Amino acid sequence: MAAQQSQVPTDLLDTDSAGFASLDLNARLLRAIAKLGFNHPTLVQSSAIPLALQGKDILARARTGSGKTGAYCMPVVQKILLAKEAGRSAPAVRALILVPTKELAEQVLKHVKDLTLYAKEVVAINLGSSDQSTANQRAILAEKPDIIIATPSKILAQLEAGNVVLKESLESLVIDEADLILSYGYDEDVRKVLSHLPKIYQSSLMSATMSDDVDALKQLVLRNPAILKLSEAPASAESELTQFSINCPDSDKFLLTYFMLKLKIHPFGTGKCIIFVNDIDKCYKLKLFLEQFGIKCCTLNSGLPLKSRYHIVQEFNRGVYDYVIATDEAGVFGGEKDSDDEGEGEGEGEDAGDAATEDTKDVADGTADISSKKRSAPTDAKSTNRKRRKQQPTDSEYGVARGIDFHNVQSVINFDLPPTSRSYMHRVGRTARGVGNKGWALSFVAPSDAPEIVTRKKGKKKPQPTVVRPISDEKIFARIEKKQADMGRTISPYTFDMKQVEGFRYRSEDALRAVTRTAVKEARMKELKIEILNSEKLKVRCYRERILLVTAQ
Ligand SMILES: Nc1ncnc2c1ncn2[C@@H]1O[C@H](COP(=O)(O)OP(=O)(O)OP(=O)(O)O)[C@@H](O)[C@H]1O
Repeated sequence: MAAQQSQVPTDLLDTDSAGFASLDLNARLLRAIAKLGFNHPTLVQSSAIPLALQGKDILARARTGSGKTGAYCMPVVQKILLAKEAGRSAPAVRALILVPTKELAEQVLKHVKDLTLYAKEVVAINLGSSDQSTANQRAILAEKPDIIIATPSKILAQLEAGNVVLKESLESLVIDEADLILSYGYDEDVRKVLSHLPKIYQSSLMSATMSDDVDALKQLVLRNPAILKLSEAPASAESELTQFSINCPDSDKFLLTYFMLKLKIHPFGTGKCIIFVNDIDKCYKLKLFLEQFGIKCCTLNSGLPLKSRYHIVQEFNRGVYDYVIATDEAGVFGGEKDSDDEGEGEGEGEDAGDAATEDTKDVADGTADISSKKRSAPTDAKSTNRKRRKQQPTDSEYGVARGIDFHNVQSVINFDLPPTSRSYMHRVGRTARGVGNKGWALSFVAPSDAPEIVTRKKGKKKPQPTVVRPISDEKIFARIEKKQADMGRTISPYTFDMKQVEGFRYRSEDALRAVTRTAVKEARMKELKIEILNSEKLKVRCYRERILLVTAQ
């Protein structure tokens, strides 16, 4: 694998350290780290790895994107490698890594595989992998892999079925995204899993925030831990991340998003962007709306089959899509806790394919045929499908905002404001992840969201989007005129006649047109007028008759 571009913010790299070589890591592990293109450990890595290698329990809080995965995977791999080199090589499960979502499990497995590139004798498996049937998993577990990566419910099912025994062999337990694992409803599962573990083992908890949940886990699993509080996540994020918000009614969000992306209003729409919505229907509604106007985007949500979800993240990272519309947590959609992989076959794919239309067909192999079948189906069948999509089981182990390493995301748009500030932090943590890379987040704040924002503003440690205060039209126009005069030139406004917009060729069926018309109607806009000029700040105002954008360059 070619060395990858480092994705970690420079301020989090420990450039003062003598590099990974000073961490006393195995030569083959060091080679793999170099192959990954990691020259310096991050702060969490240079702090946690030596302590872990001394056998200490660890509680590490470090901001999203700070390299926590490597911080716990490297010592786990090192310990197993040393045991094997010393001849303690009887097959046994030595490490268990618990994560809140299947997506994260896949990502952690990939990282372990990268780290063991030159140490193939270290075997790791992801219990949540979509490739494995239950029978397959039993066979794989019988081989006693060195490292198991799983959500709590997945490993618990196997422990209770007697397909794996950890009582004798387990040496290391890691709980990643510890602040989220309990909020996924894994409380009971984690407790039960712990009852299957030996009396003595080394534990690490990794988290982006310190919450009551982390504290509860700390009491449960850590013994006299080294506590690493590396940075206040929001404070650190602020240095790389610029946050905006727009006050606007719900009905204006579609058009605002369209104009941001269509006109490539820097920084939104000029690079890769994740647009978060709060429910699956909105996910497709927005996708279809944007597609009316030729904006290509893909969707990611808990109703899609697991394989498609992996694939979409990969395609996004490879640059096939610039925009992904994502929902971020299963709980929001009323998904029952644990939908097992059995639920991810054709049935789910069918609806996903139906709603996702053409480009999801490309990314979700299993859904392609059905997708095209659906497109030719009569219109009244579509409403039935929509109903079915609403009813379909969602995957409670799904997570997009949580730990997934999307590459080079320039901006995040909160089309819907997330329900909690923690969720907000994880969403905006998908950007500003690259070395020296800046990131931008924009949140649409509907009147019904206002109290949430007020709460967020009061809490000192929580992220504080800049709230654009409503000002009168006259004042805005006066500012624009002044700005234009200051700049010594007039910038011609973009004017969109709504008739012209409605005249766009609709590529798809009547139902899709209806979606667009409804949004346009709801937005009560007959004529849209967009004016753009340079400014220090991004300001957006929505008017009954027009939208005015004053944008940063
Ligand atoms: N030492 C390093 N040097 C350069 N890049 C690194 C280093 N360690 C990790 N990275 C890269 O930084 C990115 C973020 O790392 P990682 O996903 O481990 O962060 P995280 O702290 O677990 O984030 P989150 O809380 O969102 O899960 C990844 O692309 C990873 O490959």
